[in-house]
Amino acid sequence: MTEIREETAIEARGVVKRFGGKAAVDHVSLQVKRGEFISLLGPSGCGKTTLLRMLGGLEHPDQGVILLGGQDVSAIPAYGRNTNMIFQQLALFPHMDVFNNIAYGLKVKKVPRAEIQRRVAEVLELVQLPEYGSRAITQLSGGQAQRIAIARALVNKPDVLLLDEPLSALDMQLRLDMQRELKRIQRESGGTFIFVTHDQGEALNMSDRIGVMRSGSLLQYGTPDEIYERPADSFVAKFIGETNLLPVRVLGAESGRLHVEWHGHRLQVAAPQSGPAAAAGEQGQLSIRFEYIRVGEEAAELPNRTKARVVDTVYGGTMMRYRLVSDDGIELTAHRLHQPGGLRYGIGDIVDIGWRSEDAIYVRDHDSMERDREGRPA
Ligand SMILES: Nc1ncnc2c1ncn2[C@@H]1O[C@H](COP(=O)(O)OP(=O)(O)OP(=O)(O)O)[C@@H](O)[C@H]1O
Repeated sequence: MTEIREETAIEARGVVKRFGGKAAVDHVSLQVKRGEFISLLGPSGCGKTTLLRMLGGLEHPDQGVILLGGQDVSAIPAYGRNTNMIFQQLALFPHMDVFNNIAYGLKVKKVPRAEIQRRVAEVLELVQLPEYGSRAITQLSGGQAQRIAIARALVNKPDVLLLDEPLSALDMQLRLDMQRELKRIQRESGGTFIFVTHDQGEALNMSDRIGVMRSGSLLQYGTPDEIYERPADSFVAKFIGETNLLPVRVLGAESGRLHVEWHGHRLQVAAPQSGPAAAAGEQGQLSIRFEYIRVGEEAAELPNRTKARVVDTVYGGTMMRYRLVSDDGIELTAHRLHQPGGLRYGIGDIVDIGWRSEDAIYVRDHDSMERDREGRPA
């Protein structure tokens, strides 16, 4: 027990926040370990900013607790916690130079002058702008301003740095550079970062763990691989990456595998990793990632295969996207790596398609789970 506490930087336990009677965050629990990079990911309005603001003390939970380093800080406002927040609007002081922007918080805390000099120099080094102390804020590029905002937050040595979509105003190339940069800074500083985003690519690129949210609930909290390969339900499967979802009925389970029925075919598939075991008769979805659908010769030996007609093709440089309609009239999409001189199919071609049993995952239907949850007494 003690060991977990020591390792945990911040934790939300059964946290609820309501606005006008509606839960923006609905019984969310999550633990973030020291030195982890976490993303909160979900569509607009799912409650990720509200959760972040509660972790930072800008909002207070109606129910549940926030623990910082094992201490209950639920009632302590932002200025009383050793957390720092960076927003999309960086809110740097335009009338001060870079040094004074970064030093501001330390001066307020009456940190000795020599220590301020040392700590500001240290963080400027960390964000790779060591010569920029005397630069005016108005003379920084977008990426440099981002780094200065990060330096200003890190100079306070926060236990946790909370970042609310700080990269979303940047153009694509700069955004990708800053993703790498942010990850490097986090690694080198050993800090605990919690990053809010609605961009799945951003979350997958940077995070040790991702919390996927929808309608105030935390649907899944796990490593990028877990979330991608073992999604908790059909919403997570669709929100992260691209996948084919096929409605199926569970027939039964056998040594960690499920048997499901799909259009009269009996298929063996991977069972969900968490939650209660899928019961016979349950209706759910089969998730098969676009890149797991094999086409042509590579499908010939597979146990799960059928004939399909190519109805559309998209050339994507390294990858071909095929839209296919099976003999049963089911629409599927396949992504295949495209090699120069490799075989390519065209519209109207009839091909074998198939997938390995372990690549088809049974996921619970998100909407019916939601209905069950709503029907349950609070
Ligand atoms: N201060 C507030 N007063 C009333 N409703 C609020 C307030 N803050 C948030 N909400 C509502 O709570 C829900 C969750 O909002 P939140 O900002 O946490 O979502 P989000 O996932 O961060 O969305 P976005 O990506 O658009 O910023 C939304 O329905 C929002 O309208």
